[in-house]
Amino acid sequence: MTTTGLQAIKFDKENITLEILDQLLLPYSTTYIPIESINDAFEAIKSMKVRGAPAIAIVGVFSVVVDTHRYLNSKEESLRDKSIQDLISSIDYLITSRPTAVNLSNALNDIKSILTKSYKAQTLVNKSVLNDIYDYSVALYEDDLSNNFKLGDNGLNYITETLKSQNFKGPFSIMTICNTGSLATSGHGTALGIIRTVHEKLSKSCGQDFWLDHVYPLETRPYNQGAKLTTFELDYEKIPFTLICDNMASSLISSLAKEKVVKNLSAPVKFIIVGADRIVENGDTANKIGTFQLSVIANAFNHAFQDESKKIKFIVAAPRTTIDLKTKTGDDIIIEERPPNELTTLKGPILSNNSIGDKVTVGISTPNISVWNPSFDVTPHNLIDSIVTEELPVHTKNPKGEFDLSSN
Ligand SMILES: CSC[C@H]1O[C@H](OP(=O)(O)O)[C@H](O)[C@@H]1O
Repeated sequence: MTTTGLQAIKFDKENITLEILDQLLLPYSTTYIPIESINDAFEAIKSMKVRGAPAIAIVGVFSVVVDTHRYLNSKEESLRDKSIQDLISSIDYLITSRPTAVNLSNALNDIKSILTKSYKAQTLVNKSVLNDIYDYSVALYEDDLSNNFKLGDNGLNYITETLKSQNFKGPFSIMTICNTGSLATSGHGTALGIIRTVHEKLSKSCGQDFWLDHVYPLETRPYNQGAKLTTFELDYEKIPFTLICDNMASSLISSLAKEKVVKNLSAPVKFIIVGADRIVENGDTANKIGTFQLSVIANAFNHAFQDESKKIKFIVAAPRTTIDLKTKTGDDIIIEERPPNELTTLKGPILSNNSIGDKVTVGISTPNISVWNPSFDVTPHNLIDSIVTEELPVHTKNPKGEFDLSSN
């Protein structure tokens, strides 16, 4: 297995080229593939070669840049008759590649606004158009990266304050679901970004009353993203972790809360940290399928725990670009459904004698059965303790149980 670092997106600012790490091949192969057009991006996003709400938005806008650059440098003059309206139609098509994560549509709609405000619909695409979308896209990428580090620090502070207020002492664990690290963003990550920051600044050697001992990522579909991508990142960062299936969460939390030793580990789960694909006005949050059940589990345990220091906080971590104030409640979120074969088959290389062989597809269910395969679910805001973004203060609920997500 080769590793080249955890950079999902490579955009060459000078030559205006774009490559993405093919996440369908991870963790067995780190292969970058070129994205040369909006059509390439559509295919890569829909097939999940790139995934994660911020990452697909960044690839989306950069694909508009490289497509426009390629077109303007085309040798065939006859091809150079693309109007602003044509470009907007291509962008509208790209928006349909994945419907639930709001970052993609927000970013592409921003580009459409730039185009419609500055140019007439019949104007031919020109260098000035390229400059405008280039500037927007580079800023989106750079802001996402710096915001993720702020988000990580804000999560660390929230966790530290929570543990102090609960008078908690000793080692603790964090459970996480979905794909929220460097691979899902421009870098560092959201939920996994908080875990990275906590691992760095709240480990045992830091000498505090409490420290992060262990992380439990869930395996999680589609394509077992937790098993493939989150463990790849945790392993890369040397953060101690143990993979579990999504249906082991209650059992693990219960065992650790009863101070039973699980695989030589006993630090209780104190935080469940998840990412988000769309957080709507009231705080309801669409995220990877399986997130909702974790919030229910945390709530059930919290009702049973008498001791405040045992309570689990359910944290949503996302940049502000994931907040959708135009949608009132989670009932209005469109949930993407994936094809049945993503549930009835598994894809991966043949592993034998420590070598990695050809990629094959294996069946894991009765053929041709009825399948329901939603990619996301919606966690209601009443089951969320806090929403951590790059801004401060961290969003928590008022005494009426309401979030106010308007910008701070
Ligand atoms: C920080 S990424 C947010 C979100 O994106 C992932 O979705 P997908 O892998 O399907 O694109 C996952 O749900 C993450 O929580």
